[in-house]
Amino acid sequence: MSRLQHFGWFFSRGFGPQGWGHPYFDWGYRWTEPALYQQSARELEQAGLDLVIIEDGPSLGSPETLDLRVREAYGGPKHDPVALTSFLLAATSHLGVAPTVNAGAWGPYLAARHFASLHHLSGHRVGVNVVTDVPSTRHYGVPRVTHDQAYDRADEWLRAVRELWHSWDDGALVADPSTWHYADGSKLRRTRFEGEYFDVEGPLNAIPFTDGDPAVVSPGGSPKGIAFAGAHSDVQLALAPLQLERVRTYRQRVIDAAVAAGRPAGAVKTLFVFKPEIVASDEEVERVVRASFDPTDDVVAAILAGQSSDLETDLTSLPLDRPVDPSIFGEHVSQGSIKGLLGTFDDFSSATLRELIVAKARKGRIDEHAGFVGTAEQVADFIEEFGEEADNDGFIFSGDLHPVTVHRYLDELVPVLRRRGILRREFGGGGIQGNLHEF
Ligand SMILES: Cc1cc2nc3c(=O)[nH]c(=O)nc-3n(C[C@H](O)[C@H](O)[C@H](O)COP(=O)(O)O)c2cc1C
Repeated sequence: MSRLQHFGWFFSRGFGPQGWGHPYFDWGYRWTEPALYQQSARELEQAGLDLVIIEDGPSLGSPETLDLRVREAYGGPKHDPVALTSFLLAATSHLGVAPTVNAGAWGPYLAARHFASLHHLSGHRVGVNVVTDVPSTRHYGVPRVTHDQAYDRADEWLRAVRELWHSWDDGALVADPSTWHYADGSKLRRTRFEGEYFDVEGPLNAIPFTDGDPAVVSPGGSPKGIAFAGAHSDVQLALAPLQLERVRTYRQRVIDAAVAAGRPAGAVKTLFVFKPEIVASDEEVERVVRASFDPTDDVVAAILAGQSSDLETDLTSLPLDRPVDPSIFGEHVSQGSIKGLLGTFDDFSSATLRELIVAKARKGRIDEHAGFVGTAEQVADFIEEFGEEADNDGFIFSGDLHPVTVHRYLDELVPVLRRRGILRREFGGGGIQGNLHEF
């Protein structure tokens, strides 16, 4: 029998109208209300997932390209994931919920207090996905910093937050009704965190935790990002090509970073973003893969709209059968997104825009490691193989937090993973830390 792995869900386009243009809308998709998300969260919990991570992009992006972002709702609007978190926690009993917070956006005291309150309210089930995106911080009235400085700021932020969470010493909370003695003020430490970015005094006006701190999730894959994960995280939300050697290497970098920070090798679970397309039969796998080689105009248009939003550059008005002139990408466009558009092509002169988009539409069989289309058994084989051959900790499924998407991924896969001993059968208690660290 295989060993257990950890699974989570990345609500990858965040708390917004991500179903726009999708048939979900045919039956009243009310994205601003909690019901659909709560139903989905309960299903993730019944499936035995450890946590859901809620993406966030607090900014609508560059002022010149607002229309590209909102026209088809690819880049916004987006509501606050921390507000949604309370509703998801209220609807579940075991699932961890980790909203995304930019360490430049919330002051450490506010964050420590808010997350402490949610952690207590939920039976210790809160996490925080700490991100360092720089452009969006212009909305917060904080100094603009570089990529690496944003990590230094996040590192300070988290150290200040943790100092506040631990500003109540053992025995500080008395809570003895026989004497009406609630707390011992002599055991509350007047902490003072003085760094380059923050100067914060404690103690925190919230009681200490009984089942560990809120879990820290981190997604950055640069050397700074991995060092941050090693020093602070419980989960590294890893984005990497799902090849055995790449997964092994990525995981080892996180382990090395944890050890370098003085933490145990197993302190961080590295969970890889995974978007399989699960279909009913092997014939269906063939059909879906073959159809993807000749995408319909609608598929091409949808990919163009999504790429235009990500790149904050209008690709929809460019001629499809000519190469893209890379000078159209302004300074505001992330190099990562430009590389993403190129995919496996070396440069923009080697392909027309249509070829770039058609390559994005292309799918492959998961059992040949050529893509992610497979039956539930084939997807389970893939998951099992990564556990056995790359010592992988687990995967984070990525998609909308919508019952249709959740069913599509999990209905057939969950029983197969359970039967093979890869997915938990029950929760052991201990909140989000228990979910992540009990095996
Ligand atoms: C899988 C994944 C998820 C991310 N989710 C978010 C997010 O929800 N919000 C955000 O502002 N940035 C998000 N980021 C961006 C990271 O926080 C970070 O800014 C970016 O990856 C650059 O850091 P790096 O160079 O260390 O990778 C995400 C990155 C990855 C790889």
